[in-house]
Amino acid sequence: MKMVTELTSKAMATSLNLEENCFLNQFGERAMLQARSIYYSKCQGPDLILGLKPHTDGTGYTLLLQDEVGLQVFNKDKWYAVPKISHAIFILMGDQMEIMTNGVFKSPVHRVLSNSERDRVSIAMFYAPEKGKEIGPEDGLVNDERPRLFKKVKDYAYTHWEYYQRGMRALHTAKA
Ligand SMILES: O=C(O)CCC(=O)C(=O)O
Ligand SMILES: [Fe+2]
Repeated sequence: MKMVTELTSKAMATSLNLEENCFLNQFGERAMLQARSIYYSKCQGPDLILGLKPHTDGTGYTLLLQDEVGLQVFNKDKWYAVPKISHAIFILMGDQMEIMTNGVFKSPVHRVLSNSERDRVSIAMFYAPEKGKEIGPEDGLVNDERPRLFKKVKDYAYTHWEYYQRGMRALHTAKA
């Protein structure tokens, strides 16, 4: 997974015409990678119960393997189903990538529906900057047309978690 995160971070940097190691440097030498396996049992009342409530991730980004559909991403008043592609890793931007890219990459609200027919298992790998490491918008993404949207923050994942438990987003705490 370390190899995958290195490739992903570099690809994201070059796609934005930034120096390829810039995000890797922000994540730091001891970046955190935590895996969580989630079992969603099939459910009698899928219209009444969600598998996972709407939220954003407090990570840099999240790598996701899924064996069934159910995940949905919210964009402009609509929910979009994430397709199941065998053996593909779905990469979901977290709030800290939105901060580091000065809002160019968005951390989407997502949720998981429940399913009356089938169980679902996902493995989420949460990739976040090392503890105590300050992160902020890349200088190359701050200019006259795109003023600085976020300040420097550290240990954002903890702030995010406190808000998450109350059903709230935390990104406003990082606004410049
Ligand atoms: O199970 C999934 O597909 C998504 C999991 C998720 O969004 C999360 O754990 O933050
Ligand atoms: Fe999530």
